[in-house]
Amino acid sequence: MTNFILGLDVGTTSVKAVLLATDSRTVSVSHALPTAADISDDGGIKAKEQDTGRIIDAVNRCVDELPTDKLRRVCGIGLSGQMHGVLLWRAKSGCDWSGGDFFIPRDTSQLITWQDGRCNSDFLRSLPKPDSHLNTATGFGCATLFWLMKHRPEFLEGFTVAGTIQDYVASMLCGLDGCVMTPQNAASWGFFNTSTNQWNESILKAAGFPLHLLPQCAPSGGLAGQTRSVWHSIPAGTPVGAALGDFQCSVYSCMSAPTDAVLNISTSAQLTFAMPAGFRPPDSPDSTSSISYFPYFDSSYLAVAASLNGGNVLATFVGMLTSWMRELGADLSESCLYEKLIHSALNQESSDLRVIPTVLGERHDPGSLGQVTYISTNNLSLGHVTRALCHGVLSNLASMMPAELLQNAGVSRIVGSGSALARNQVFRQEVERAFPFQVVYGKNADSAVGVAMVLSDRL
Ligand SMILES: Nc1ncnc2c1ncn2[C@@H]1O[C@H](COP(=O)(O)OP(=O)(O)O)[C@@H](O)[C@H]1O
Ligand SMILES: O=C(CO)[C@@H](O)[C@H](O)[C@H](O)[C@H](O)COP(=O)(O)O
Repeated sequence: MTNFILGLDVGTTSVKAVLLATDSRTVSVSHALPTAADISDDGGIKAKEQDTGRIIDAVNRCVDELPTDKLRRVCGIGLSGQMHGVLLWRAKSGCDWSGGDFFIPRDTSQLITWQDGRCNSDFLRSLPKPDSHLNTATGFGCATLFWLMKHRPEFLEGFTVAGTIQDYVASMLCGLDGCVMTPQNAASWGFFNTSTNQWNESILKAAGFPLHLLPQCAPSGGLAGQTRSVWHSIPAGTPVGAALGDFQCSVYSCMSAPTDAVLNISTSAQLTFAMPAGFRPPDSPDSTSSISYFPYFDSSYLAVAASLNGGNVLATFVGMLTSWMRELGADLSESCLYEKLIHSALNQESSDLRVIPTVLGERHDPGSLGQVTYISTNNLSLGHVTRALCHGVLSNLASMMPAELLQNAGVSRIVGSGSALARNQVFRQEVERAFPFQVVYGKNADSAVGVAMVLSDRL
């Protein structure tokens, strides 16, 4: 009888679940659901938060869609998700299992995501210098916790544990009192040294940081524990992997040679290649560089241009059109809008309209927001604007990691992953134009598949 690994990715826009057959290492069944969890920022602090209840509700519904007979034969659970963000909860009462074979959040905060903009440059400059090769940016867990410590200390007092949303799911599944975090997610919080795999405890302590909120470190590819009870028909006692970063898992799902670069476009976008074995990052960060080195597995690193502006650029455009149409008294569903926009841009091969799509800025240049130039009376159709938006997303990525740099690193092929790329042919066309490499699109290339593969390879 075939057994399965459940791979679950808790993304910024959607939750994805796959069952990977352990004998063939192939995807048997998969399902995805939007979380629709964004909370609007009423406080004017550039907050970007998501509703934890809605995210977990999407997780529950998504796993419930998978066939029960296969869920009963799950022998491992792998979790990945959006990095950098922070969720707080109370040990022992962070969730409620009383409704059946699933949990819902109880004493938790909302998720403060990687898109959060409350830590401005002045605030970031006021933080101690980390002992890490990675710079600390707004939306990074430790920066957010510093901000809460300074501006809302009473809020922090209500919680005893912190982690990313995927760490929270792992902790609740295993009934842990604390939080277990891999270097992949810890590095994304800042103030973590990836050579020693330790938090910058003395630096943080000297700055009055709430050290008790720092998760325990577990190796990437290691276990967080075992399920404390039956979960959506998955037996109690099933091993649960310590949660991984969605970016690393998308790479794991589709990088098959050292000469492959991987381009993932989901809410955000990342272009990456593997550094040679033995590579060690510099001791201190270069805050102006668009390339950073993120830990992968077994002391290896990925060089990555991690853009804050990926599929969310198009999602922002769709959101803007939806609200304009509502004001104008018209109504069209989001999926219908995507379809029409993509169709119109496919009929508009190129555009002289120029869109710099960095509506969220970039970590190496937070002040550079979006721009539209070369506007004329002839390039204002939906086709022109959508084509220019998609072109802009890829041009921005290519400026962060130029083709020449990829060539010098020995890259000969780009593998595409992520559902924004899979669902948008205009993005795919623009990838092929932006880079002088063969571009292939990974079948089942995404983080949920990747995290299931990691567990299948390491269990
Ligand atoms: N109906 C659609 N057609 C094409 N692209 C879509 C559609 N709906 C969403 N998208 C794109 O997918 C992106 C979200 O991708 P997803 O993989 O769900 O993100 P994440 O992994 O970050 O949760 C959106 O930002 C948008 O660009
Ligand atoms: O910034 C990085 C890595 O540094 C991001 O690539 C990382 O993957 C984060 O998880 C994303 O920003 C969120 O991922 P997604 O929801 O866009 O897939």
